[in-house]
Amino acid sequence: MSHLIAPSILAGNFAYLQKDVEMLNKSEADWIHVDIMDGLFVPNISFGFPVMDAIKKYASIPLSVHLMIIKPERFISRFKKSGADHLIVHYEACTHLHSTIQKIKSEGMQAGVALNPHTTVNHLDDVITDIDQVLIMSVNPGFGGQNFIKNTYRKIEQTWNLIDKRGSSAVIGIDGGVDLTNASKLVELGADILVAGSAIFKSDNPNKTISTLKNI
Ligand SMILES: O=C(CO)[C@@H](O)[C@H](O)COP(=O)(O)O
Ligand SMILES: [Co+2]
Repeated sequence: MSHLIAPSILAGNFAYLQKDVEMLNKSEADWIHVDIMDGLFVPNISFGFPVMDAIKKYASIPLSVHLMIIKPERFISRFKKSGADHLIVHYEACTHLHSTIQKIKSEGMQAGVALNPHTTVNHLDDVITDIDQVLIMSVNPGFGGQNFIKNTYRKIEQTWNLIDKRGSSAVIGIDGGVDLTNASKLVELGADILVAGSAIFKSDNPNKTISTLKNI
């Protein structure tokens, strides 16, 4: 499959959310990446259900929801209700990761697991055949606009090896500091999904930047 682009709406203009979501609908973006932060798992708070409901109201492409919250199992049904198509939980935030993945799938959503930069890919060995996506964090989660961590490149290879070894159908997403300077290398190494916030929304022409990222 050719790679997918998932713009992170966190970098959008919240005073004109409808406008940004409609721009994404019309662009070559495949999914909208929705960052949920609780101020505990990460040192920042983004937004919650009312804002997600507003995004869903105007979105015509899937919402890929990245939960940076502790004990995400508490809110799985609630995120489904607010329109999540994919739910991505952090390995580091789940005591019972396997059961959380099963719960997400039983709600009819795709299940993803995100790994912080310090977390070794091998930790996913026992769940890799149960999940739809591995989201490799290429920054420490909590904020948009940070610098890309270069160790991510070898993590893509390690993730591919694990997927291959276990015969998993999971795809690989990269999140944080993705821009026009590193996108083609990420895709070459095997990234299936590029999540990008600042590189898209802070550019002069977000629509064109999405197209450039999609067609690299
Ligand atoms: O999850 C996160 C940050 O915690 C990301 O989704 C960022 O929101 C991506 O933004 P840029 O790094 O592309 O600006
Ligand atoms: Co994210």
